[in-house]
Amino acid sequence: MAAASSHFCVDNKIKTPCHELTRICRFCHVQSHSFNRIGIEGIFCRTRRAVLRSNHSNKIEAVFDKKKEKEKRNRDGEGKNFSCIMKFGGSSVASAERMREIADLILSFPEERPIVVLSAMGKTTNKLLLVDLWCVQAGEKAVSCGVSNASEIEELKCILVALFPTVHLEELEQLLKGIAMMKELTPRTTDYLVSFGECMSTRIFAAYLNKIGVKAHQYDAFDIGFITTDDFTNADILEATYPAVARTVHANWIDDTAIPIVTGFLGKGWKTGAITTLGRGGSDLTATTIGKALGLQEIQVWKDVDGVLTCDPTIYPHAEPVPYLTFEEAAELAYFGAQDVYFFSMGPTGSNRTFHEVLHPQSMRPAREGDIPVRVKNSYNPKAPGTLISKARDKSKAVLTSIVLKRNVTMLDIVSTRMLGQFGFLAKELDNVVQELEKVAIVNLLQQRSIISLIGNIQHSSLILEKVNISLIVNDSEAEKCIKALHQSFFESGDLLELMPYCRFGNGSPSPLQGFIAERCFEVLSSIKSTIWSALREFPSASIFRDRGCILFISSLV
Ligand SMILES: Nc1ncnc2c1ncn2[C@@H]1O[C@H](COP(=O)(O)OP(=O)(O)O)[C@@H](O)[C@H]1O
Ligand SMILES: N[C@@H](CC(=O)OP(=O)(O)O)C(=O)O
Repeated sequence: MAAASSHFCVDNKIKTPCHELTRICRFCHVQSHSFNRIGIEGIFCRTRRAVLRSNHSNKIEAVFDKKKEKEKRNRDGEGKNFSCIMKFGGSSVASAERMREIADLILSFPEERPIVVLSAMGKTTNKLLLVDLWCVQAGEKAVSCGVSNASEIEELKCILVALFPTVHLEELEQLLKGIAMMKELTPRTTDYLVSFGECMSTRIFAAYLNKIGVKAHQYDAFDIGFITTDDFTNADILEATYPAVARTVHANWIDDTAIPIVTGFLGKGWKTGAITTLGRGGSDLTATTIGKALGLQEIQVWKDVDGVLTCDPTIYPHAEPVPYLTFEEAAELAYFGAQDVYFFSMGPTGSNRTFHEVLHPQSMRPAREGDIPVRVKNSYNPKAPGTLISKARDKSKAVLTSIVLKRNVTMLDIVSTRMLGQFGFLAKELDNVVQELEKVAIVNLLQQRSIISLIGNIQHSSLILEKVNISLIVNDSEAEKCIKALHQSFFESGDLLELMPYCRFGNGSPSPLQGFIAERCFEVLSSIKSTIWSALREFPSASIFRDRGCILFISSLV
């Protein structure tokens, strides 16, 4: 308690608005033991009140009283509004023990009226899917095992044992028999199959809450208004979802004091009416979609790490939590960090590691559109402050926020050739391309620009050559001026010599030369007040360019 209250005092310094105070305060105290809901409220109230009285002014007291009022309203079932989403990923609800801890965690915020979103327990989705690392899993086994053996599929038994043996899984067994009969697993069936993971975890969790005397109600996302495209295994949420979800909640949930427990990751295809999934890690998107639909105060995504980290901790364990991110940074990080999970789990030819993205690539879009802060927290270490993702952050605190790795990228390189016609053919065609693209993205066609490329091969030693390829997009009208300034800087003033010390390789790691050259380009061109519309490097570190106030080349990620 002492540590938690000092976190509250030190971090807030009464500079933040009232709602901010209550928000940070939420994370100060977390009890790890089971408790009676009403009892723990009493403890919390007394403790917080004492701390606040002794440390702060009447202003805080007022905030606190407001919060108490809200707690009372919620307790009495009069609260008309939900306050936040609490989303827990598979690792957070991997076992019965973890579920108990998550229940305690949720109840340790009695001032909240949350909507809870759950993923499937642990690795359930992988177990239900085609393949997981080297072993063929339930779905694929069913394709070849024969109908009479479908009930004996190990993963089915394993799911039964890992979850509650009492859970009725007849439907899943029937489905596996159906797959065995058809000897085929289509994307549509795959989505139906993996939906069992979320459907089961939410039912189990709601049942557990009810068992311990906390009213909870389970909902399947496809029944509460999640309408998607019919792109099975990777469906997009349609706009109609927002009003549909809001309608369901206002019509049925508001006056029900039960905590809603909603399946993450799932939707309903608008044409087929079949169950769809939102792509791996899609429960984050479920959470932000509900947050936007209801205009909630905050979306919490609880993971197994202390927030968004400076890089993937499975790649480099010394990765540090990033305290603040903007929606754009988080979207970019999610997008560039997104992995093709299936590819990397494809058996003997693939890697024997699974890769995990920290946020679903699309998940920031609803949060940004609804301007709803997203807090990434660690369900294993709730006292850690986590990461707050919001509209703006203090950029003077950190220029670079994180390094992400995207594997298995396919690059589309369009080169105008003589075969396509005379010069200008592609430019004319672009109008049609833009029309098509505008259906799915905001497209800015920037004309009358020039591309300046700095290309080289720098020899560091007799063995190592480093290719340099930096392209800057500037205004046509300023291009000659830019070439002159860059030439003076790189070839006439000895700047390159100055950069050479940075070219030395240490322990075989790559040279940061490209970064230094890019930086110098920006310095030079900003000194002559030229606009750089975009910058490209072979391995783009978009954050550097973005934080220098330049337009990011891929600017329509969210
Ligand atoms: N930059 C990053 N910051 C934090 N975690 C990352 C990052 N890149 C990859 N990861 C991985 O993403 C995982 C996200 O946590 P997890 O609890 O598995 O989320 P969820 O279950 O909600 O999908 C981490 O365990 C970590 O291995
Ligand atoms: N269970 C799904 C959906 C999901 O969001 O999972 P998690 O939150 O554990 O990444 C998956 O594994 O992709």
